[in-house]
Amino acid sequence: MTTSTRAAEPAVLVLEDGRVFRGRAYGAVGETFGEAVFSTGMTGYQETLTDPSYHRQVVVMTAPHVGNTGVNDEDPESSRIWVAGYVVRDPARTPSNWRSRRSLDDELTAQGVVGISGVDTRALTRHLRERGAMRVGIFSAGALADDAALLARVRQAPQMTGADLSAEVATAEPYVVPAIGAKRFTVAALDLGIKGMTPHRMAQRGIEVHVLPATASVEEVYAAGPDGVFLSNGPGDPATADLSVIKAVLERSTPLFGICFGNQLLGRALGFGTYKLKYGHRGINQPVQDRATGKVEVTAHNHGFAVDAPLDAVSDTPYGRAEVSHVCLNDDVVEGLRLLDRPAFSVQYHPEAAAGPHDAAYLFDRFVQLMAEQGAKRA
Ligand SMILES: NC(=O)CC[C@H](N)C(=O)O
Repeated sequence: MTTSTRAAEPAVLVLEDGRVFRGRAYGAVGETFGEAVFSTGMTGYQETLTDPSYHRQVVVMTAPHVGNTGVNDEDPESSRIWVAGYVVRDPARTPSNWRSRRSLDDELTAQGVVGISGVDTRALTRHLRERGAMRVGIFSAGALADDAALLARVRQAPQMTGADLSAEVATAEPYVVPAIGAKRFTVAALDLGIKGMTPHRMAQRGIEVHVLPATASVEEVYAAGPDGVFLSNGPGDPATADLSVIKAVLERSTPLFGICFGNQLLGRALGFGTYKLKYGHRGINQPVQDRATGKVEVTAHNHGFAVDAPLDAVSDTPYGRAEVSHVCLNDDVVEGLRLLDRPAFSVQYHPEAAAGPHDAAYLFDRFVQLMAEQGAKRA
């Protein structure tokens, strides 16, 4: 357990529309830019910080106390913190948990992540809900200048719309996550920003997962003789992604499962559009309905874009009929797609749900079932 004793420097958060919040430096001292988004998760800050889908985003935590359980070595979803910046109201002064190895403040500092604390995160969240996600800068210590000069710099930062980021976060080299217990299937997983829990959830079901770089070719995807192909979550704008591998997988009717960015890419490969939500869904208590069973599940989300597909009609696509399988009950956003004539489906949210809840874990079983059925057909 470590207690942070650094005297916090003054810091300022400047939004692209000119709104300014003042606070104290949290984590590294310096400056950072990104897209301001808020997460409503009350737990799981380590999983949030290390989710590669947050690359280039400054995350505002609506939970008022952050860092209470410190930082452990078990919960990260990848090898580093990916958020571009971190905004909290009231950080823990003395973390306490049996697994804690160091304080969150120290971890953010060690990884060079600039944050700000002492911010009225409720006011900031309400502002982002009213005005939408937008660019932001956090500045501390020597980086402080007059607000107008800082605002000018925020307005020069890159936008999230049009950002092609998968290759910046994905593995450069392929690797294999072995099946736990008897191996039943092989899956080629395209790493567009994959979280560690995802291959683990597949491995638990007897799947050997070949994780491939985002830029893998069709030949590389099929090299391991996969029973199925998986499309991961990931940062950036889905409109920028190359769809040729996904189209080839659909063409061959190889079982396909996509999560989050993967859902958006499947949607685009089918001919649907994607669009930017006003402020997105980020948290671990979003109600989603599975329209096949009518069941409502409480789910983990992190998305700023969504698929534009008709909710109440079956659509004709180049790969046969498709329908919206899941919908968010808060705002009717498309949360899942299913093909009726080929073995492919996807969800916009996170069944691997590293910080929980685990209501949606059945989707990995559906993928297994799809591979079993397809295997039986081919045999
Ligand atoms: N978690 C994800 O895969 C996010 C997908 C995409 N970058 C979005 O913001 O919508």
